[in-house]
Amino acid sequence: MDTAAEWLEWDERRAREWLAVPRDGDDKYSRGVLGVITGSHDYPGAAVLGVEAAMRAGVGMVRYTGPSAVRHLVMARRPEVVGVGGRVQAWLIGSGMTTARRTLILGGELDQAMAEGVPTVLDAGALDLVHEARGAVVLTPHYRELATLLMETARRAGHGAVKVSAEHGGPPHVDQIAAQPALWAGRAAQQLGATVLLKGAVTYIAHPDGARFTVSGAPSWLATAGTGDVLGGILGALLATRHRTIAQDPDAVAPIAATAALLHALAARRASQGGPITALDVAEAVPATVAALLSGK
Ligand SMILES: NC(=O)C1=CN([C@@H]2O[C@H](COP(=O)(O)OP(=O)(O)OC[C@H]3O[C@@H](n4cnc5c(N)ncnc54)[C@H](O)[C@@H]3O)[C@@H](O)[C@H]2O)[C@@H](O)CC1
Ligand SMILES: Nc1ncnc2c1ncn2[C@@H]1O[C@H](COP(=O)(O)OP(=O)(O)O)[C@@H](O)[C@H]1O
Repeated sequence: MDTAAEWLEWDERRAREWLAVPRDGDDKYSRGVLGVITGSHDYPGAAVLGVEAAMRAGVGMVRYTGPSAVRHLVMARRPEVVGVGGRVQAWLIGSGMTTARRTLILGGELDQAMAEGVPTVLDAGALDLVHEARGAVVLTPHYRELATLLMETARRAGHGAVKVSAEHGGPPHVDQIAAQPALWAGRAAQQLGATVLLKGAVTYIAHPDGARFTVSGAPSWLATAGTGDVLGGILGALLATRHRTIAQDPDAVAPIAATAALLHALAARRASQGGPITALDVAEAVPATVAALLSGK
């Protein structure tokens, strides 16, 4: 199950099928609303980047209900965003947040979001909420974050889980994940019961039931601060706009996650043209990248 041969490289033809195109009868609600709880006093920019990317990936509306100080920055950049809670079709949680401080500031909102059972992206400081979430979850760690999550998961579940992991040599060190990202993305998905999108030069998407996708070909200029936050926004938007598909088939989150990673990589390539890029450049390149994907160019 974890061997490289069983991984399918995601391509533009497949991705096109997972993009939602609005129809005449649609309004902002029917297209899908993304709820966003991201950013913190220390990392407000992560919230701005994720929301920017979600809006540009074609969501119907974004409700941002993160820390109030961050909300002002998000709304200053994107006045389309609604700052009050309400119904959402998907959640994006955790970019720019730390586990230690998030409960203090946002405990109630997070509990409520986890209980709703809608598709949810858990990033950075919210990865460990995988144990609370009731809907289909996509985790978006980089190598260090996955190592920490697997270590904490083993510790939290006590002796039994440590023993299970120990069959494979115990929770992995970050260097082990870097050496065998496909293996550890697959194991993490099985162990955590969630789709894992493991970030790096190649992105690995693993579903607990066995779907395995890779996305390669992103320019290495993409290795710059905040691009993971942009990916979170793109993915959240795609989950919100395909919520009906996911309601019928929760496994659809894996190809949707692969589509988000490919869109992110293609937007980076479009923005870069061989030169340096910022995270915001990648977000700004998303609409033209969606248009090119849809037209098959
Ligand atoms: N503008 C923003 O608000 C941004 C927010 N971000 C948020 O920042 C949070 C932390 O993410 P990270 O992945 O950085 O944190 P991690 O805590 O995973 O990584 C920090 C690690 O990098 C090491 N490190 C730090 N500086 C280094 C250096 N100069 N050379 C070598 N190693 C170094 C540290 O020792 C530590 O081990 C996340 O919540 C993320 O979403 C990032 O996306 C960057 C942009
Ligand atoms: N060498 C690389 N080549 C191409 N893409 C990369 C490379 N390194 C990282 N990436 C991509 O850049 C993004 C970085 O995300 P992340 O590590 O979360 O950074 P941040 O926390 O700063 O947003 C991910 O989408 C990852 O797949």
